[in-house]
Amino acid sequence: MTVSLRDVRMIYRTGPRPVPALDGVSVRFPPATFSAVMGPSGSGKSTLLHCAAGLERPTGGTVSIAGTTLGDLGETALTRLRRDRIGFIFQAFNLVSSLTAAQNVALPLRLAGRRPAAGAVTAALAEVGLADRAGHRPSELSGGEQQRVAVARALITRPAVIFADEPTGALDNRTSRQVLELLRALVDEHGQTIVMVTHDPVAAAVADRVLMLADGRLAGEFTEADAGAIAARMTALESAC
Ligand SMILES: Nc1ncnc2c1ncn2[C@@H]1O[C@H](COP(=O)(O)OP(=O)(O)OP(=O)(O)O)[C@@H](O)[C@H]1O
Repeated sequence: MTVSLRDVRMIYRTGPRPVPALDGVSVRFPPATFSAVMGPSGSGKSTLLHCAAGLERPTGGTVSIAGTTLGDLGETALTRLRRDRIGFIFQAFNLVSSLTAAQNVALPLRLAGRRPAAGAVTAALAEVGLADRAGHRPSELSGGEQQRVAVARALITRPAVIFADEPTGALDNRTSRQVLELLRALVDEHGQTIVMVTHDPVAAAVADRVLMLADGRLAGEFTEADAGAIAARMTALESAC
């Protein structure tokens, strides 16, 4: 099992009252699957993603990635696991503006003190259809192209899992579709495991399964659903909240 969460709980105690953001979530993300996580605003989607990716430590339960239990790791080992085994894609692309596309893609390896294997960066850029843009800086690329560079950067370490937080949130419909097709191809052709948080039923419909969160709990799961069915379920959940 690539990623597994068992009875994960998260209570934020930063404000005057404790906020239970996750209330006992158990879920597994098998290898070579594409999962979408949806739910009303505040239902715990980002918290789930952050706990699953080792960006935050849950207040209860266990998370494991590729056989390693994150709670057993100290900060240095956890940072290394995130760097080596996990790819991240964010809504705002998060590319370094002063670096070229190729340098951005190579960055996770450079930060790990590793030199990219000859041709690895070009191959990753080719995989996302941007082999001819290696020397361009982010400001010289469209939003969709920047997100594809971010996908190549997420791929360069050949991670066990890619977590994507609203990867199409800042893109128009056509470029969204291109990025989603690219993510789908990574799962189908390369056996990549992807977990994506999204508000968009059209994006969720590209996944193999859709998990619904409500009030920090799993409120349903469906497979092979079309965007219409997903949107209807979201509306029902939102009106129940
Ligand atoms: N760092 C934090 N400190 C305190 N409360 C937090 C923190 N992060 C999230 N929360 C609270 O936890 C709950 C879940 O938040 P989370 O961001 O996971 O929801 P979400 O489903 O991703 O929402 P959205 O769709 O609006 O991004 C919310 O009530 C939120 O206010």
